[in-house]
Amino acid sequence: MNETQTGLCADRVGVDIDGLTIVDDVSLSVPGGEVLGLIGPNGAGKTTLVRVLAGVAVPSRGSVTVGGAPITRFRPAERARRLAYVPQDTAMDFDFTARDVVLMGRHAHVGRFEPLRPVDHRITDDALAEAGADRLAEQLVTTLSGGERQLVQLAKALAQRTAVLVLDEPVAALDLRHQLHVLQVLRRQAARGLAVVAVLHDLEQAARFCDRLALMDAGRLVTTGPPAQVLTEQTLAEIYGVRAIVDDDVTTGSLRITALDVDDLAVPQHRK
Ligand SMILES: Nc1ncnc2c1ncn2[C@@H]1O[C@H](COP(=O)(O)OP(=O)(O)OP(=O)(O)O)[C@@H](O)[C@H]1O
Repeated sequence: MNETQTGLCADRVGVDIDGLTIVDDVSLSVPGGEVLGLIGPNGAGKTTLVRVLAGVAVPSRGSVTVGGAPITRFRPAERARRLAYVPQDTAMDFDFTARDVVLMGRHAHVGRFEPLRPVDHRITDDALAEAGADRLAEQLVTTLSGGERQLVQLAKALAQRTAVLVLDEPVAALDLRHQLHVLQVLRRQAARGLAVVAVLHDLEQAARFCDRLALMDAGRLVTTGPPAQVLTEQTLAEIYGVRAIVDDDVTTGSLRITALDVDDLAVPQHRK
């Protein structure tokens, strides 16, 4: 494996839980500079896969590499210097301020018993501002709303200054303005050379803000490609069980998806 390569790779990843195969033979590669959107119906296996991609869960089969090196090779602090992960569940039950939490993102860069440096405080301030969470800095995280917690976790991930960002539904709890803001942050990170993987449910947003989409269903990767190739009327019927019209949105220059009806006949047996 070439250790100089950037980005994140999964090679034939499989996850079994209690004898059930939850993720089955998934291979994908996200180079630096790209935002990959991971999409698929509820229960498709997206969270299970991204936990493996982020190195917080161990696959039953296959492997994941970051910058060409196996993720299992890294101790947690070393992994946190290379890859930042924003989980779906952002609940925090300790009495730290938002700023303390974001500062934790810097601990991977300083020795265990060394004090944080001025540069760590500066990067923390920048990350809070970039995530749109600077006004929350001094608030206790136990008192934050769900959307505010999501912004703080994003700020912590940005403060890690990694080459890879993995985010599980990063806009799920956010209002429209903050959704757009965060998706633009992800694009900016990719423009700076990061490899970004984000689980997204809003397919129009996924089409507009991602370079490529990876569509999962029943644990398998159905297809990977440019949004217009993945999000077809046929795919929406076959994988989501939705009758929809897909056309060009002249305003955004991306896809417009008009969901018309639930198409029960199209839903495969395993999801009925
Ligand atoms: N620990 C577990 N034990 C049993 N089943 C599990 C476990 N973890 C996940 N699953 C099952 O695996 C499937 C995939 O779950 P996962 O959370 O990865 O899906 P997802 O695509 O992220 O779904 P969603 O879009 O609803 O968040 C689901 O059917 C879920 O019930």
